Amino acid sequence: MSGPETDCFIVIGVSRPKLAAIFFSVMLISLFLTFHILYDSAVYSIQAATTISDGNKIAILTNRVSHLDNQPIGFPHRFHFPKTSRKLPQCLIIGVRKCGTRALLEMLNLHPRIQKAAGEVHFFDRDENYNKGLEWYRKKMPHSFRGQITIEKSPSYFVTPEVPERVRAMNSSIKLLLIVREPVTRAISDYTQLRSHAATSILPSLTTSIQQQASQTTSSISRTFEELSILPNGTVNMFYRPLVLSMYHQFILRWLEIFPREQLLLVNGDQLIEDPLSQIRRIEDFLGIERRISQHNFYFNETKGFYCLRTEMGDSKCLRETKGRRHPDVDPKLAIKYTYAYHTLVKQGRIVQPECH
Ligand SMILES: Nc1ncnc2c1ncn2[C@@H]1O[C@H](COP(=O)(O)OS(=O)(=O)O)[C@@H](OP(=O)(O)O)[C@H]1O
Repeated sequence: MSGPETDCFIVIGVSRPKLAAIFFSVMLISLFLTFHILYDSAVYSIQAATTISDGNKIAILTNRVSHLDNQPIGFPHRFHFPKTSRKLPQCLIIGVRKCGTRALLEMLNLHPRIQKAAGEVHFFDRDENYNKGLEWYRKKMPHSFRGQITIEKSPSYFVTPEVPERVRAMNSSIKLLLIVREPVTRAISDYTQLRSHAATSILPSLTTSIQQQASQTTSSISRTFEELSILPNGTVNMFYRPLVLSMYHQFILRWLEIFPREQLLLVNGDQLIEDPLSQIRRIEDFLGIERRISQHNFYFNETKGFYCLRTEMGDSKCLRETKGRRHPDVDPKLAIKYTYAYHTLVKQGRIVQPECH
């Protein structure tokens, strides 16, 4: 049958309660989304700093620490954002022990493009860790955004023979930071640390044999730096470990056999104490990141006698009391003797002195 075509509407009957339920569901979903967006942006504005990388804006998590090295400020547990992941380090502070490795790491961590590993991981120098594999190591790293550089420091990497090759196997283009200090001062700092550890290592609960060992260590440590480092014939004991570790050349050579010189930056640890910014700028350039750390991030603490750090959030913190210990007075004549012995080795070509600015 044909007839005039009429437009017809299909009317679906919806009962009032159903309509109300749909309405409330939509309301709830929009409320949830609005709250989620507001919450995210609030958290980001507290915790994130924005930086520009290669023309792209990326939000950078500033996961800062309190003065006791590893405790995050703000959140009781390490809080991480979506879009962050744990990455293997692209830069390592390989040493040298007692040259300011902790101060350097904390200072670099002020940079929005840098995330530091909290403790010393000792992945490459301890077989029991190395054998756990790279995935274990990666899980020890902090969460970071794309474009951030993860840095780990373990000063014993520098002196452990297997480490350079192991690091190369992980990443042959990794950047290496080596902080050095005037060698005699470093040796005295090392001696001071060993003495202080030995003094605190004897506890009443220890077994007799451990107590004996500890008291032997203590008796050697209770000897003065001079007694330990000068032989009975009056010459410098170049086998005394704190002095051996100050002979940087023998360890550097191993690294330079594995890595090109451009991948290793020597940082001047004495300068880091006097004028931290001068060294931090060199490192920002070396890492190819914007110069974001400024004089504002440092202030001199008269009581501590060292520079302390100030974050963008206005928190200020000094390194803990084990950093910046008072050194024993060493007879200046002996200090000259060590220095002379050291320079004699340099002249004889048995030591290549590292140059840094
Ligand atoms: N800003 C600031 N605050 C405190 N201490 C500072 C700072 N900058 C460098 N230093 C020097 O760092 C020395 C400790 O070096 P490390 O951190 O490499 O020591 S360790 O190997 O990790 O034990 C430590 O050595 P000592 O003075 O012997 O304690 C300091 O001299």
